[in-house]
Amino acid sequence: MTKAAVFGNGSWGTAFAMVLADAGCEVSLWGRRAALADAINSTGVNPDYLPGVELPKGITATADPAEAARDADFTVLVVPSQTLRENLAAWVPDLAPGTVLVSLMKGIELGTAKRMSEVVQEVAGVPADRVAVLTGPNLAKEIAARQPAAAVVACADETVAQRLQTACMTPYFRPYTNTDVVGCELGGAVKNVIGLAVGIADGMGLGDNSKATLITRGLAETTRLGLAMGADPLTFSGLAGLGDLVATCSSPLSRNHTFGTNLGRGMSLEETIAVTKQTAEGVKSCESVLDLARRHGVDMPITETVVSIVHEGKPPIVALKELMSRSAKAERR
Ligand SMILES: NC(=O)C1=CN([C@@H]2O[C@H](COP(=O)(O)OP(=O)(O)OC[C@H]3O[C@@H](n4cnc5c(N)ncnc54)[C@H](O)[C@@H]3O)[C@@H](O)[C@H]2O)C=CC1
Ligand SMILES: O=C(CO)COP(=O)(O)O
Repeated sequence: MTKAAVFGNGSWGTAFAMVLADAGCEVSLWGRRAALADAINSTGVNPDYLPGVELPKGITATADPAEAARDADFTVLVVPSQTLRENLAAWVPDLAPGTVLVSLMKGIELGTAKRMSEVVQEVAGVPADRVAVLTGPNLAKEIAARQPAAAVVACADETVAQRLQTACMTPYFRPYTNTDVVGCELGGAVKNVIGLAVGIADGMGLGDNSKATLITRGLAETTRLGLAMGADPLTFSGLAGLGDLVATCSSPLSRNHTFGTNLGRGMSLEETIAVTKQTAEGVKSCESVLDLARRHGVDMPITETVVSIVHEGKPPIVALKELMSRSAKAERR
C-alpha cells in the first residue's frame, strides 16, 4: 500500500489527506499541536480547519514528525510558504529515504525570491526528480465536499509525476501530469496576488468588466514572468494558470480574494489581518513576486499596484487611477 505523510493539518493539508486516503493511501497527518492531532484521532474530524467534515478511515493524525514521516513514499508539504524553510530543516533528519517531496504551497519565499520546490531541494538536499508540485483550482472546502475538480502534478521527471497522479486520483479528483514545474509554481503563487487585486476591485464596488480585465491582464503579466524564467507559456492557459485564477478570483471561499475585498471596502491592513483566520499567501508573496519580476526585468503593473495598496498604504482609488493612466501599450509585445 502507498504511504503518504502530510505535513500541515490546515484546511488544504486535511482536505488533500482525504483525497489521498480516498485514493487508497495510508496517510499520516502531521500538525504542530498535539491537542489537535488527538482531537482528529478521537473524533474523525478536524474541528479547527474542516469542522463538520468526517475524515475517511486511513488517516492518522500525529504531532510527531518522525512518526509521520516513517516509510512515506510521498511526503506532502503544506504549511504557510514563509515557514517552510525553518520547518523542513527540522523534519529532514526524519524523512524516509527515497521519499518524493510534494509541495502544495502557493507562495514565493521573501528575501530569496525562491519557489517552494527550490527551497525544498536546497533544504532537503534532494535532486529535482525527487520534488513534485501539486496545484490548480482546488479550494479546500469544495475538495473536502468531494466536488469534482482537476489539478496538475508537476515534476521534472514525468514518471514521478505519474506515480503521484496514481496516488491521488479519485472519482472526484482528477490530476493531470506536467513537467513544467516553474510555470506551475508561478501560476499558483501569482494567482493569489491577482486574487487580491480582484477582491479589492470587488470591495470598491467595481463590476465584471473590471474583474475580467484584471484576470486577463493578470494572466498576461504572469505569463511574461514565466517566459523570462523559462516556463512553457501554455502552462498558463491550463489548470495551474487560468484554472486557478478563475477559481480564486470568483470564489468567496478564497482567502486572498476575501482579504482583498475587505481592503477594497476600506478596512485597514491591520483590521483585515485581524479578521483573517487562515493563510492568505498573496499578502506576503506579492512582495516576493515583485522582487522576482525586478530580478528578471519584467513589468508587472498589477502586482506593483497590489504591493502599493497592501504594504505602502496607498488608497485603492489612487492606485486604480495610476494603474489606468499608464502609457498606452500593444496587447502583446
Ligand atoms: N486552502 C486552500 O483552499 C488551498 C491552499 N493552498 C495552499 O496550501 C498552503 C497551506 O494553506 P492552508 O492549509 O489553506 O492554510 P491554513 O491557514 O488553513 O492552515 C495552515 C496550517 O499551517 C500551520 N502553521 C501555521 N504556521 C505554522 C508554522 N510556523 N509552523 C508549522 N505549521 C504552521 C497551521 O497550524 C495550519 O495547520 C498555502 O500555501 C496555500 O496557498 C493550495 C490550494 C488550496
Ligand atoms: O489556492 C486556492 C484554490 O486553488 C485557495 O485559494 P486561497 O488561498 O485564496 O483561499
